[in-house]
Amino acid sequence: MILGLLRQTHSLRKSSYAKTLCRTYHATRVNNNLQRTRNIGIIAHIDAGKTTTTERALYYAGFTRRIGDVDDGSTVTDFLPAERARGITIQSAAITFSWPPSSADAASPDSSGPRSSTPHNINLIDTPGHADFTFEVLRSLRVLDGAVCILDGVAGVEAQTEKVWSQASAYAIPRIVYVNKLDREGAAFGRTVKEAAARLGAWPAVCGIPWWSADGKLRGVGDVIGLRALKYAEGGDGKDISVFSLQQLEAEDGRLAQELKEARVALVELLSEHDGVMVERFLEADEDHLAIVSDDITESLRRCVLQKTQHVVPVLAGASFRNIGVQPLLDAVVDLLPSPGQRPDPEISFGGNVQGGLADVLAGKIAIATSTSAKGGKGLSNDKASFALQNLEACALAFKVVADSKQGVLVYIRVYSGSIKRNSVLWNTNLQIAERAQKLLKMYANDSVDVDSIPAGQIGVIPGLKATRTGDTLISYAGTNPKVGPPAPINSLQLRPIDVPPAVFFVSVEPNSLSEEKHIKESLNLLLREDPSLHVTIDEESGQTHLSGMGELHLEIARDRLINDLKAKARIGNIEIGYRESPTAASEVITEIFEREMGGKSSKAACTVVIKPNTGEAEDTGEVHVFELADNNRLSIVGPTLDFGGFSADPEQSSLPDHLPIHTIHQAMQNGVSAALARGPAHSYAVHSVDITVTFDPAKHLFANTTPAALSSAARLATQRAMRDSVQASPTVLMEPVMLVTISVDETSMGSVVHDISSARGGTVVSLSAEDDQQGVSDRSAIDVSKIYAPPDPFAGGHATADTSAGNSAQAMKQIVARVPLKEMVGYLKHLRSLTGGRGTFTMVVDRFEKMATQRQRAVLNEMRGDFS
Ligand SMILES: Nc1nc2c(ncn2[C@@H]2O[C@H](COP(=O)(O)OP(=O)(O)OP(=O)(O)O)[C@@H](O)[C@H]2O)c(=O)[nH]1
Repeated sequence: MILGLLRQTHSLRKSSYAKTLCRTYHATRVNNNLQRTRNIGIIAHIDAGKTTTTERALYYAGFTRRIGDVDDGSTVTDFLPAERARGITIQSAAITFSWPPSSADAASPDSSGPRSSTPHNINLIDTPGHADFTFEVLRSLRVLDGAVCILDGVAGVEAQTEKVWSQASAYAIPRIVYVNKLDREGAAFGRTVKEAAARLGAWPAVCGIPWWSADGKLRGVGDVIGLRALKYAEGGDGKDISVFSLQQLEAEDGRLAQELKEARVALVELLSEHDGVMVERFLEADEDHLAIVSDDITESLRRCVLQKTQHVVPVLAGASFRNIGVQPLLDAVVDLLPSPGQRPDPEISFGGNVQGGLADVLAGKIAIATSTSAKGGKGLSNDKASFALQNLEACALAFKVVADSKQGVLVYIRVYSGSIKRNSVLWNTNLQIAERAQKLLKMYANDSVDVDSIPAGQIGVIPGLKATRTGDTLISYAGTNPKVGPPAPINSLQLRPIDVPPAVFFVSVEPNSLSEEKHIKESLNLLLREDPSLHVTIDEESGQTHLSGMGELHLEIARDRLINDLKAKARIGNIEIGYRESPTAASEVITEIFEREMGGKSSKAACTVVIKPNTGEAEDTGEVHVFELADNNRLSIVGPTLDFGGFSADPEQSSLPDHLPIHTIHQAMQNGVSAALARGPAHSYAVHSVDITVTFDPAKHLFANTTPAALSSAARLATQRAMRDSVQASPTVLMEPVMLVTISVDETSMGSVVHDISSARGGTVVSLSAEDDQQGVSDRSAIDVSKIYAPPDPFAGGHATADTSAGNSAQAMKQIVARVPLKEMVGYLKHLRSLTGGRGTFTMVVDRFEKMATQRQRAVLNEMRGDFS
């Protein structure tokens, strides 16, 4: 395959019409065949070489004509440190290219041989590298069918890699590992392989090994599957490759030939333990590990990679910067990672009710009718619901919204069923609105191409949508009236949403002048569409705007986007911790009647509210509808004269008016209550752990001019008054974010780090890695590092080499998991570095909010007052 490829790329380079050829290919020969599609992402720690590798991939695929500017340093240094940390050096959320490149001499689609002998459509989806962007990582992992994890051959497995790896495990995403930077001094492939096994909890199947010259220069890679070696012309662009068969290699470099044989034996042994077919092939080959044909090995590896729980991870070697090893990596993507059709059915829900797989629901295997009233008017019966499903033409997920300076707002979608067609009306089931897809695009390296449709399994872009946000589900439904949308419950079909983690930092945003207000509001709106893990709250009384997010860097980037990219003229306050406040007493029952001119018309609505501390007990029976809100708040909506479907319990009484069905009323109440909870009564922090009961009695609270907006306002004002009432009876208590922190240190620094965490920072150590029973890494204990094959590291230098017993370095790095208040973690990296001689790294996620002891609360409040004085 590499040889075929060499011919192709060579001819592309020589051809004067190479560019024309590429463009023609873009427009006409894009392969929509599901089997020949790979939706993949690159998981990597910052600086592991994601951009460098991607640039080579695009170059070898024929989509760019020169290797990206990393060569002269400009791509990397062009970006601000904060942007680099975000991993946005690939400027697009997804780019498409073909591998191997399409050309006249590519093998025909039905030829036998590895998949990589036929052009495949690769959609490379951006995954950010920094831990602050957990939500971003999850949103992209969700649409990946497979991933390449790039490790730095000198630094080995880093803390963030480990974290994203375990998130990818949670989504059951098949992965391959690429050990990069093997040209660097101190590079240790074997050590990295063992470290990957120990820390990522998978059996490494070494498929590529570095080929070093006697003086330690990386010359190429050994192909363990094909039993050959690829030698790259020194200083070349990576297209000039000499291929040595095992026999030729014996003469060229006997040591590598020997190593290749050992690696092959180890690979066959490992595969035999996980794949019954490999055992058969081994027996057929008279138990000769070297005699098994390479295609059989590739197929066996593929089966292992696609197992429900992936135990075996193929490992390749290279140095992208030196243009070594990228083509075999791309071959592995095609040969070993799944097509969209080989992934599990995506989970969906209807109005949060029915859960199951999309394909199962479409095939009628799962009933979808929601509860209907005795009158049967608002929902659909089972029969009608399955009939209605037949009109469902397509279902897609908006996985990323990007404001592009040239093309405006681009919504990246992944289509899960049917086909999204140009000009179709799309119903956004999260926002309950319709938007028209006037244009559809496919994104290529530096180009976008108009297309007529985006079929299931594919990634594409809809430009010009006005409201759709990252994470929304879009459906196309035959004959949809854009005003009312498809019938219930199909109008609420949602692909499983990602839980948005709580925001723990915030900044104030203040327009420089009144005339800037509108632009700032629009810019903030756009930021929220792009990233649903950002939140904006506006205090009705003071008019103060707060932007909150998941980490300091997260907010720094948002601030950067706002001021520099979106040109908002605003003062942004310092980054502060988002504490919460929690009521400690129940309120009186508060009735609020709201009446005001809204949009030129008078509108009126009312409700009663009572709040109490959330004790965790709730009933969801009869006419009480319970909604779990953010921050452990719970809303119960009671309609004393209504049945569960919102119809009058008394046949003499009229039902709700058509423009105010029960779910509209509930949504309005939720909006109003949530707005009130965004600012607590005592310290203006968001409210945590409160139980709110809203009573809505149509006889008393509904008027001829009641609108959803008026209902929201009534609920908001009533909740605010109830909270003030509660705080008068007993003060609120402050709650602080407590983080689950995972720290990687070497053994010698372990004692001082543990001491610092538990005494100076008030943290509690949950586990030390020796126990091997931490969350999400339970697999680790299953890997016996001493049984892992890894080639020796003759040029590793330093303290550990892989040919010493059982992955010393992997065991030398220890993990400490601890719960620590966020306040104590601000600026921790610098401190950790000084405690560990620069080697320590850490990641953290919010574990929970905890009530603060009186003294600590007082200290925080005093500090805040000091800040503000
Ligand atoms: N020596 C050597 N350096 C490399 C190699 N691959 C990448 N680099 C260098 O490592 C640095 C980071 O590479 P990038 O490709 O920008 O890494 P990245 O993972 O995309 O980084 P972010 O986009 O900032 O997350 C750059 O200075 C590259 O030149 C390699 O194979 N060998």
